[in-house]
Amino acid sequence: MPRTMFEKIWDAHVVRDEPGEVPMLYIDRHLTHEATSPQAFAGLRARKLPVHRPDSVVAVIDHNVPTVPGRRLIDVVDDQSVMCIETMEENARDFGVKLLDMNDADQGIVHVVGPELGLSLPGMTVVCGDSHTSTHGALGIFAVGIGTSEVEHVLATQCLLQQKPRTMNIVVDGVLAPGVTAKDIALAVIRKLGTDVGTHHVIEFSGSAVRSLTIEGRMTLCNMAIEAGARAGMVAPDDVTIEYVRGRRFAPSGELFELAAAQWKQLASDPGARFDAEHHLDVGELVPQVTWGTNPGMVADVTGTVPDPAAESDPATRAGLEQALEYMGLEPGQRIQDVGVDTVFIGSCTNSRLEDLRIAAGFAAGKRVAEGVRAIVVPGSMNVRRQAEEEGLADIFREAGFEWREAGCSMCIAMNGDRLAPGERCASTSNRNFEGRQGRGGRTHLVSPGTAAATAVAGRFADVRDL
Ligand SMILES: CC(C)[C@H](C(=O)O)[C@@H](O)C(=O)O
Ligand code: SF4
Repeated sequence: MPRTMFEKIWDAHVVRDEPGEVPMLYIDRHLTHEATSPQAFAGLRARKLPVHRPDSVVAVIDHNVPTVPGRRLIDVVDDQSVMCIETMEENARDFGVKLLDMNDADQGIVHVVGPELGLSLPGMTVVCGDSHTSTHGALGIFAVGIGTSEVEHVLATQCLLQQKPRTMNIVVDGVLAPGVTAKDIALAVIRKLGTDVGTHHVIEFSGSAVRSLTIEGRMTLCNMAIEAGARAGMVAPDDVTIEYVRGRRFAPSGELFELAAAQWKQLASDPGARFDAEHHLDVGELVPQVTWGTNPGMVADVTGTVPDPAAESDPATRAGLEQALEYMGLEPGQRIQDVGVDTVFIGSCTNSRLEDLRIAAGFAAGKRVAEGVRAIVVPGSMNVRRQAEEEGLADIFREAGFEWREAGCSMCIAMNGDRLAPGERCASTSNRNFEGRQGRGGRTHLVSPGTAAATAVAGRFADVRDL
């Protein structure tokens, strides 16, 4: 029977699947970070259990770290964060797990570091106590976010109990206009299909528009599968994937790599494989997207306007729109390009890879950040940071008046000192725009890196196609 990519990876990892029981999956790679692992390791200590396969586990410090240049432990903003970081260091030491500590040359956001170092490879099962683990799916991986008690379970047994998700194929066709990127596709998908379309599903992204994306772009798309409600997102490995993985530090090399690559190419869904659900989208006419509300499905064209709740006949929907506009401080019918921002954040596991920074730098080169706007660029990893410095991107940003930071989650999540003040409005390349996500009372608009940089220069939402 023809199988989907997800089914092939699932079948290769099922350890036990008995009627009436939750299936058990073998896990190849376990990534972990300081925010969701302390209780899991504490559980192991309490039960006097070792980590079953320490060489499969890599710990990263990313959520709670300050990103100020030259950061030290004293820069960590609160006691809770200090405790998370110190506990991670102690657990990694005691349990024999590799740690990319705050000042490690490879430190960065776990979902940027995993693919970058070749820790996540096609065909694997990858888990992390973090919802955006889906990002790794861009390489053809079943990568799933798990809860802290599951982190403990995987540490102890290398296995995960997992209800088999349903499969969904989202076919994205068409040729993107210049300046329109994977982030715009992701926002357009959620805008069209909603924030819960993916519930209980693994989404495979396919179609000509997806095939033409770089691995970085595919990661952006898979990263945001979570905001469409999915368990995971995936893209089938192809030649682009294989060239991306080749030469990565922890990837196989030489003959072993060729053998692995031949297998990875077999992972693509078979012709005629059946998905439980399928959706189609054409992005030939897609324009840059900007969220105006408080969930990632509240999206407008950059050339569009803020919606008018009065036009909504359903009272509940109308009330939801009114509440979002109230929180966001926006007026119905306001033109998106008339909305001014206070802050621009370029970073997060959605959009902080080298390609993202190159695109953003393209709109910053020779320009100045608008008067009164604070703009920060936070590379996804220290490797990205170094490469960006070598390429001159850091200088472009600094000369344009952007702050150039150390790697971490930063202002994507207000738990490390980088945050919005109440009422501040931010164009952000991250993935979540819930109330308070970037700081209490902060107003988040999700955009692509190009739109973010162009907006920093204009001081209001800008259409990159005009530049
Ligand atoms: C802190 C962590 C549990 C959380 C997640 O799981 O996604 C964070 O990374 C986020 O993006 O909200
Ligand atoms: S960058 Fe944001 S979305 Fe990504 S792992 Fe960190 S907090 Fe979560």
